[in-house]
Amino acid sequence: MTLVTDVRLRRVLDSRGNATVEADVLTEEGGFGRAAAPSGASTGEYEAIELPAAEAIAKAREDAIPRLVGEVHAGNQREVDAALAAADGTDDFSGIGANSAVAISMAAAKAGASVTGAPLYQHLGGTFRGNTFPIPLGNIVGGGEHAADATDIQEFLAAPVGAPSVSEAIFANAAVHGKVHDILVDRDEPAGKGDEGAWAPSIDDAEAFEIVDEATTAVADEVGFEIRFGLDVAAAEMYDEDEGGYVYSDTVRSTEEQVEYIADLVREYDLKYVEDPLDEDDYEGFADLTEQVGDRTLVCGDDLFVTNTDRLGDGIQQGAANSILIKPNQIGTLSDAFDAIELAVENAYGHVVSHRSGETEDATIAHLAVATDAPFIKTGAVAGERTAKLNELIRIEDNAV
Ligand SMILES: O=C(O)[C@@H](CO)OP(=O)(O)O
Ligand SMILES: [Mg+2]
Repeated sequence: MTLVTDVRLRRVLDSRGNATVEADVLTEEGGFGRAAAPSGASTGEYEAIELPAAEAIAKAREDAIPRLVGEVHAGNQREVDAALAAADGTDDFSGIGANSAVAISMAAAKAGASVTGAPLYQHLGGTFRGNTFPIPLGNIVGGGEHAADATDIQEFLAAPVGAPSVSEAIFANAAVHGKVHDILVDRDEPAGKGDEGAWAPSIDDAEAFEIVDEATTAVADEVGFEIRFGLDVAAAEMYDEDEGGYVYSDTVRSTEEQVEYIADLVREYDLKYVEDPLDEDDYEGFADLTEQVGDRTLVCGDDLFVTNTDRLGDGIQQGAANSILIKPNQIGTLSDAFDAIELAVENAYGHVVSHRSGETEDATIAHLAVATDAPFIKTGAVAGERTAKLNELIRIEDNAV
């Protein structure tokens, strides 16, 4: 019923104005799915390889499409993704590009769902899914690789942990974003926005903590439920061995000092989420921090794990982190992302489904989060390519997909 009859690839724009890969998958019975690959700026060293869009498309046309059309069923995700891996022939998707692979993989899932008529989250997660929703982590203030001349820490993320529904959580995050703007205006701190729509003022991290704390507290009072916040430190981008550790605008912290600094921040601000607080090779530092504060916050590995079961397996063995960021384009296919989620869940690690800093209007990750009962989703607070996912969550909650 879902035999693939055609795969079409094209270059489209992402939110940074770069070219990315969009895929259409067509099947017997009129099935159709369309998806586009996102793209990172603070990419992990161990991620699957993204090729320039034109090259990825050319390679996929030559090597992958002949193995898909008339050969695999879009309704059988493992079959599709195994064909992509076989066509690629490497262990990091450098053959056809992880951008071609993930676009085709996600488009196939949508095509499979369209034939059965099931919403994508139900096609991916089964009929019992759709009653629990992830808490959206909203990027409110940021810098790092996402904005020049702003905070050292890449992302300050609102976490509306007490929200009674996903739509109330999403509106609360937008309200925090608005409140931060008001505070910045009061302080006479002009601010543009970074790649993900977060404010990117020229302030130091200490002032950002103060402002985000004030904004989350004020909005929590207004809406009547608990809103905390968290961080994506993206510490691999700061780490410089030759400089002696983590390079901040005003200081350099050794690994020990970095663990201490983050643990103190978790306690002082009751942070609910800390992503990549240490370098992507430092399992030991992650384990140390998790030991200290893992009972009160999610310590999440993004560049550390890159959605990869081998790296996650190592982390589990060593007690490094207690949760994993899931980005399908870091590993290449939905099947690989599901494998990482299953390994995490089996080992009581949380999973946080995530966008990339370069995005499109594709909303697949909203469905992936609901399909897998993800406790959190990180997909921004404002900006069209972010609201594409947030509004899709609202529609899923409203049974309108
Ligand atoms: O570090 C991250 O978690 C992501 C998304 O926020 O950024 P990028 O896509 O640039 O890797
Ligand atoms: Mg990250």
